[in-house]
Amino acid sequence: MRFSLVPPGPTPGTDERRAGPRAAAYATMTRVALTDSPTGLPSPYAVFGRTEWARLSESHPMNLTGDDLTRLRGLGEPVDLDEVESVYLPLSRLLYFYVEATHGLRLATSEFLGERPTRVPFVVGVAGSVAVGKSTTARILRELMLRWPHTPRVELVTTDGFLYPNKVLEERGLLQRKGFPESYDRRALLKFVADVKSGELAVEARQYSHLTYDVLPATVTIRKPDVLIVEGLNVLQPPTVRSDGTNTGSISDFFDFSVYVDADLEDIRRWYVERFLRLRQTAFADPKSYFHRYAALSDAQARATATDIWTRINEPNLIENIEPTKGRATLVLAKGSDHSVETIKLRKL
Ligand SMILES: Nc1ncnc2c1ncn2[C@@H]1O[C@H](COP(=O)(O)OP(=O)(O)OP(=O)(O)O)[C@@H](O)[C@H]1O
Ligand SMILES: CC(C)(CO)[C@@H](O)C(=O)NCCC(=O)O
Repeated sequence: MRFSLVPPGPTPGTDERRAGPRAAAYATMTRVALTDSPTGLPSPYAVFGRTEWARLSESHPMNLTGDDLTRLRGLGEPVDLDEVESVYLPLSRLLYFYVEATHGLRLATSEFLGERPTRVPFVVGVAGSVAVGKSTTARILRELMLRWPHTPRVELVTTDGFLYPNKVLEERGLLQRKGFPESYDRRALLKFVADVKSGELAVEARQYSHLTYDVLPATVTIRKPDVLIVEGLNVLQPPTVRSDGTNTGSISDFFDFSVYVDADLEDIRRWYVERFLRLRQTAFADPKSYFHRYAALSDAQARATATDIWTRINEPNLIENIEPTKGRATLVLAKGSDHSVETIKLRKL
C-alpha cells in the first residue's frame, strides 16, 4: 500500500498518547491498513479493532438502558450494553457527522441552482445474510439516532415487505428462492425509496410477517423522516442492465451511508440453526405460524430441517448475491463466532 493512502495522524508509538484517543485509533488503523491489502491494490477501508473504534465515540454519553436493549435485541442476539457503547455509539456519532455534511452539500447544490433549500431524508442501508443480526443492528442504530439533538424522525423499513406474496412466488416457481433478488418486487421497492427521498409527504411501505411467512395486506405510512433506514439482504445490489439496454436502477443509488453486517459462513449457519431450535418454543408454537408443524420436532429433526433450509436457500443466496455486495458498503461490521462485533471497516477512499 502506498504511504500516501495512510491518513494523517501521529506516528504510532510516539505522539499517540499525547494526541488523544482519536489519533491513537488512527495510528492503529494505519498499522492494520498497511497489512490489509491482499491484492496489492490499496484497500478503500480503514480497519479498526473494537477497542480502537470505541475511542472514537469521544465522550458522548451512553443513554440507552438495559431495558431498551432487551426490547431491541433479536432472538438469540447476545448484544450487550458494552457492545452498544463501544461499537454502535461511535457509529451513531459518525452518522451524525455524515447527516450534517450531506445536508451541507445539498445546501451548496441549492445555492448553485438558486433554489430554496429543503431537507432531504438521509437514507441508510443495512445489508447482510439471513440470521446475521442485521435487524438488531438496524434497530439499535435507529434508537441511538432518535437520541440525537433535536430528536430527528427516524424510520426503519425492512425489504421483506417488498417480497412478492407467497401466491405469486409459487406461481413463478420462486417459493424456494425467497430472499433472492428476483423474489422481491424491486420496482415497488425502488419507487418507495425514491419517493421518500424526493420528499413525498406520505409513502406506503409494505410489511412482512415472519409468523405467517408472507407479506401483510396492511401497509405502514412513512411521513417525511429525517432518516430512513432500509434493512434487507440485498439492499446493496448494484443496478443491472436489461436486455433492452435500459438500467434497472438500484435502491443503493439512494443511500447516503450503508452498513454490511458480516460474519463467517459457518457461524451464520450455526446461528440460523440455533435460532430455528429456539423458535420451536416461541413463534412456531403459535398455531398461526407457517412453521407450526416444526414445533414438535426433536432437536435432531429440527437441526436437520433448519440445515436443509439453510443449505438450499439462505446459503446459496448469501454466496451468490449478498456477500458479493459487501465491498459496496460504507462500513462493515465483522462479527466473531460469539456474535459480537470484532472488527469495523470504514470506507475512506
Ligand atoms: N420463522 C420465523 N418465525 C418467527 N420469527 C422469525 C422467523 N424467522 C426469523 N424470525 C425473527 O424475525 C427477525 C428477522 O429475521 P430475518 O431472518 O429476516 O432476520 P435477519 O434480519 O437476517 O435476522 P437477523 O436480525 O438475525 O439478521 C429476527 O429477529 C428473527 O428472530
Ligand atoms: C424473509 C427472508 C427472505 C429474509 O428475512 C428470510 O427470513 C427467509 O424466509 N428466507 C427463506 C428461507 C427460510 O425460511 O429461512
